[in-house]
Amino acid sequence: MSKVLVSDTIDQAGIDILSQVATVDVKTGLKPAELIEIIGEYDALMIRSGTRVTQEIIEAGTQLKIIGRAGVGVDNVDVPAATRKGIVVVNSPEGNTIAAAEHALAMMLALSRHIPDANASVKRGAWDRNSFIGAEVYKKTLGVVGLGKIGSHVATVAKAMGMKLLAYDPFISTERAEQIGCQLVDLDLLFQQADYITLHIPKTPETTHLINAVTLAKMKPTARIINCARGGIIEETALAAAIKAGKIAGAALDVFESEPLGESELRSLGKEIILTPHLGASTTEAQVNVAIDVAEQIRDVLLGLPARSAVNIPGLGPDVLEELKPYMQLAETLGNLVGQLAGGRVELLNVRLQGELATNKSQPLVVASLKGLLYQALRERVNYVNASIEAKERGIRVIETRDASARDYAGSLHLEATGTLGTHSVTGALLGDKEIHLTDVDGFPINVPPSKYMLFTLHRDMPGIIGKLGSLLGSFNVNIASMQVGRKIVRGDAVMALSIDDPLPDGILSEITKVPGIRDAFTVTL
Ligand SMILES: NC(=O)c1ccc[n+]([C@@H]2O[C@H](COP(=O)([O-])OP(=O)(O)OC[C@H]3O[C@@H](n4cnc5c(N)ncnc54)[C@H](O)[C@@H]3O)[C@@H](O)[C@H]2O)c1
Ligand SMILES: O=C(O)CC[C@@H](O)C(=O)O
Repeated sequence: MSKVLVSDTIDQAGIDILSQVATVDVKTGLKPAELIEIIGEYDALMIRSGTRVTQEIIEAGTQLKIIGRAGVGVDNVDVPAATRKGIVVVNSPEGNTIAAAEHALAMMLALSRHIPDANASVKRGAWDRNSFIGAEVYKKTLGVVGLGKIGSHVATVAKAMGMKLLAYDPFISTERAEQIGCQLVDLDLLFQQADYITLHIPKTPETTHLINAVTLAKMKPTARIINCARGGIIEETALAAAIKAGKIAGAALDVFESEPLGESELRSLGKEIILTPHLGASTTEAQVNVAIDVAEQIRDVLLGLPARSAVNIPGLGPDVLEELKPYMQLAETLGNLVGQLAGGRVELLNVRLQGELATNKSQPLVVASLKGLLYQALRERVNYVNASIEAKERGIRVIETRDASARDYAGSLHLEATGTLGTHSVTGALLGDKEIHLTDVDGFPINVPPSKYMLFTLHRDMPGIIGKLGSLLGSFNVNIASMQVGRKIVRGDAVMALSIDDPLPDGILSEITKVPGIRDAFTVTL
């Protein structure tokens, strides 16, 4: 049975799902050295933001197949190191969207009405109504930086509260912004005009210290900033200085440059600042959502199925996966088949996406073809994550073409592998109830579902050849399950595809090529 380590607190709903397929150990609060010591036993690691998964930990995780982050941000995982080792990294892109958005909105209102300090003063026994005069958000301008999932929800709710919305997000269209009721503006204008600025962007080299002394100086003295995105987007010393100097009115922060927040000037500020300990995702609902979402993906990967939100598989988002799922298996099977037909070392793989597969969305089929191609060499060590890297390291060149006009089948995939022993090609499509069919081998049309053990011959189409091959296989006690001949012209060259019940015994291939008319024979195991 597989073993999963859960190293941060996650909801029981997730543990229950993992327990269906694995032994689950929950060990929270491990020091890095303790994690390194035990990670080698585990097939999967499930974390929240509390565990930093460094390259060292990944190197020590010799059995690791998947790292699941029960949340959005994977900045606590060394994703490139995981990718190099073929470890899938998954997250829950939407499970805590509402929780984080509502936390940002709560912070904005709490900051405007001094709720935390007013609450603390009443609890101390005071009844001070003069020190906590607030500001309304109604008719004020909210500047949303990052109009993704969380930013959009914040904007939608803020609109309903009567706020005017400005947004900055270079990757969002004007139409999308208008749908949400936001006016897209440049960052300078947003800083100059906003009464409230809320950050909903990832931490990247471009966004690190986006809020600094220079940008703070552009804001209104009445402006308030909310950061429920990532620590480090705001330069904390500059923020504390700006608040102290009255250059802006205040800030509400859920995330910090270093967490847990240590000694900090921020702690010494008064009611102009609210600090929460990274609580954006901390609602019962969000914790159930992210735990289920990520545990399901870990379960699927441990069962050999693809994950819907892998962050290190290019182009394979949940919607694309749903559409391509049946074709991924087709691509893997064809890759595996053409690799075995080509034999030797493959140097070039031509992947032609045909018919309705001839779109940019089908790119993951190229990765799946490579995974199949490399399966004979790498077995379980190749997966969707590392297939492209492994191919590159082996010097396999990949040429990807698209032919939307190929209409024999709704969508079909053609692979041609060239290696040290020659060139072979296969084409396949999904027929009927999405069953995989081989529709062409080396340019000869056939129509057979692939089976575990197969024999292909290249021969001359002439009387008696099928009988002779059948007798020969019979003399070796090989049972034929099905057989089909593909030819272009009568009595020309032809291909025979046989499904057999067992692997071919050693030595029989050379006997087959001695049958008059048979030029070549290949056996494959799929
Ligand atoms: N506090 C918490 O507990 C908590 C919970 C969930 C998410 N988060 C964080 O909130 C942030 C937003 O999450 P999301 O789910 O909305 O992500 P998202 O990917 O849906 O949205 C991010 C948006 O930022 C935009 N963006 C990227 N770079 C930008 C830049 N340089 N300038 C302006 N816009 C840029 C993107 O185009 C995208 O629209 C992330 O940093 C995430 O880690 C925090
Ligand atoms: O695990 C958490 O509580 C924080 C999650 C949040 O930062 C995220 O990126 O999803």
